[in-house]
Amino acid sequence: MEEKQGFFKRLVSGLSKTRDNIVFGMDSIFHGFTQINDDFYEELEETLIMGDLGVRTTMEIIENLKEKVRSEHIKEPAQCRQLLIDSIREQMHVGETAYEFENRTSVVFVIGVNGVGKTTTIGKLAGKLHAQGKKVVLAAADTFRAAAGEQLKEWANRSETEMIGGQEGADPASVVYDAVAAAKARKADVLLCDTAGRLHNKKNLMEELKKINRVIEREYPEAYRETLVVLDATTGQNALAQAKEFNEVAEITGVILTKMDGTAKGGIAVAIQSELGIPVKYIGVGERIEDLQKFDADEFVNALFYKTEEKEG
Ligand SMILES: Nc1nc2c(ncn2[C@@H]2O[C@H](COP(=O)(O)OP(=O)(O)OP(=O)(O)O)[C@@H](O)[C@H]2O)c(=O)[nH]1
Repeated sequence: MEEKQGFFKRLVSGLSKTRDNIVFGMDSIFHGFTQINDDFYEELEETLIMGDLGVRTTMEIIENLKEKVRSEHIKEPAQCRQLLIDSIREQMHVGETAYEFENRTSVVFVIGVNGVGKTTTIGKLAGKLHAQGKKVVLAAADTFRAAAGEQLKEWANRSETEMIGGQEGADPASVVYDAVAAAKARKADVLLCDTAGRLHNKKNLMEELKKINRVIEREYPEAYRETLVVLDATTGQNALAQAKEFNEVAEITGVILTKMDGTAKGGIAVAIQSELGIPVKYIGVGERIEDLQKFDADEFVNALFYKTEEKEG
């Protein structure tokens, strides 16, 4: 519980720019209008789009709000605040988010383009699992960039996990093959694979992932599978576009949104869950190991809309 409260506080302070962007704008609309009319809806719409909730999600939220206003005979703009919050919550609904891989022998693919914070995130995840007493093996299968392997090695040392790598340009599937052998030999709980993220050549990326998949299916069929895509929240709509593209080449089971601290674009979490129906499983709220946190949509909405008083605390 204490940890949860600590997390909530960090989430609240990390989201301050997102809140300034979305909530303060919204509240000035709720208080600035004396009646609910087209202008009122248009301004709300604009605020949500500016807050990176995405056009489609925003339209659905506004439609949903209009319906509630009609059916509940709402007359006061201020009464719409709660209805809007409820609509955002509903849009984010993706069912219960599972973290099965934490409890089973599993292989976790982590995908993401360069610069989004992929290596740091894998390091943090390895550290978290290690702290839970899990044996983790890292596969540096993003062999496209030599520095990525070195950087991952540093994180492996820091999180006291073992890393299996290859030469720059080595076949990622062969790195994964070696890593599977190591994971089996060490009776590892989780094999975390840093996989490629070159979206500009989707066909190659797809082939590469297929090849890696075949290795795992053949060599490690008993392992539970998870594919997480890492996205940089500060890139807003671009992150959403990346998620869509990755979803076309791989079966994405979750999203990790990095750099949620200090971005005004945190609304992207709503757009991702709403448009893709894929859960955001973790968010990065800083550069330290403990700054990778499980994401909870309800807490996220609460942190945005309710707990402003904790910001000062
Ligand atoms: N503030 C903040 N910075 C982060 C977060 N996650 C990663 N970073 C920083 O983002 C920068 C890029 O991270 P890397 O892990 O090198 O990302 P990357 O370039 O995707 O890694 P490669 O895919 O190997 O190229 C680093 O300076 C990280 O410390 C986060 O949640 N918050």
